[in-house]
Amino acid sequence: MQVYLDNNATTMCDPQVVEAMQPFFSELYGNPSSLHKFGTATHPYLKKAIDQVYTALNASDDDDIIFTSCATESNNWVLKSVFNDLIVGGDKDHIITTEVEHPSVLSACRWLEEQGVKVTYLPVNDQGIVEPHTVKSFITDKTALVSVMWASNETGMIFPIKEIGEICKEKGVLFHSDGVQAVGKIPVDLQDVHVDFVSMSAHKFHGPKGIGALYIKNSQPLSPLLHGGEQMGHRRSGTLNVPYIVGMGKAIELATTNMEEKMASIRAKRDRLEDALLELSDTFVVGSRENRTPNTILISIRGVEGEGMLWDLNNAMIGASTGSACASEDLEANTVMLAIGADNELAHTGIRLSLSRFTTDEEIDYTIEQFKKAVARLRAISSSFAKVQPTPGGEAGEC
Ligand SMILES: Cc1ncc(COP(=O)(O)O)c(CNc2co[nH]c2=O)c1O
Repeated sequence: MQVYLDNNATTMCDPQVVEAMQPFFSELYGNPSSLHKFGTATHPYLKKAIDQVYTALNASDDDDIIFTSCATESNNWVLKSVFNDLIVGGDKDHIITTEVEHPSVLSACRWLEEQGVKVTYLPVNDQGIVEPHTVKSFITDKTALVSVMWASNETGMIFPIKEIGEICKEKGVLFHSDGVQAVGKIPVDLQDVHVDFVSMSAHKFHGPKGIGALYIKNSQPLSPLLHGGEQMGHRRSGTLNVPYIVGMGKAIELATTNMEEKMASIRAKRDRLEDALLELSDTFVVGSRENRTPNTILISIRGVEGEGMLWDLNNAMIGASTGSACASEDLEANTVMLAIGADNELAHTGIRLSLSRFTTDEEIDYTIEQFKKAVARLRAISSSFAKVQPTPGGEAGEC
């Protein structure tokens, strides 16, 4: 049996999405910008895909949704163009973000600091989320942008975006949210939340890799990151990737249709897996289930190095991660666990399991069996675990 539990890194393309994309590789392959029929024949399908994204996010016709190559591009676009427009071209000098953002936000912010921008990296609480009052306390009249992720790729914890949006609206500060782990996984209603920019990525909700989008409220000005042709109204130049845009539209429609039912099914499997793993001694899961995306578990297993655990799981044909694949090449401690106050030893024990709507009960049963086997084996050979006094009754639970 092969079990894929790294859906926060990327997901399988839904077969219905692949089917929807097929015609645009060798039949309807014209360039949408071409005036001839080969090009204009693609337009109805592009319009349908754009409408599917607008509908899924409850975006208004006054808003823009601009397709990009990925969320990394979307995140860089917002940060670097706000820098250009409001800091280089204005009187602002400050950006606020959090310590636990995805590398595509954190690295862009570090580059901005090299350009002289003051960046505040807000701490998170023991649930791994930033609190609205903390955001408010750091906003000044020189703040150009607040950028806070909608949900964490590491923990699944959902951030108080609505409250932060109200604060930014009241203060007159632009608000960006990296929505990659929320769009297509939990309800995102952009008429209910005040947010100026939202990044998203199709391969997180069973669409193709290499296509994302940026939501821009009220089509407000934002200098292009990419200049060139007139695509997307000159907002993002480059030949439109028709098959991938169609795929993104189909994927978001599938993800948000009967969403509550889909979420409940995923959550039930996640909770059953989490309950079984918490039966192990000296384990804890980051963050409360009530405020977490339905598919994610970040579990710490004292005495078991994350990489060693991944190795055992991989040998059992189970795919998991210790955190963001973008940062998983190095054996660093899990940054979120460090940020919530875990000690360095514990922060090396984090394992992220992220399910999808394709995860089966049989796969959950197999994972429970293999996970417990791996922990027993690794703890038996672990020098550090031997030193740790077992907590009475093997305390386990959410931290
Ligand atoms: C919150 C968040 N933002 C941005 C990205 C980048 O998206 P892309 O540019 O479209 O790929 C990711 C990918 N996150 C992960 C990729 O691998 N493990 C992860 O957790 C993410 O989780």
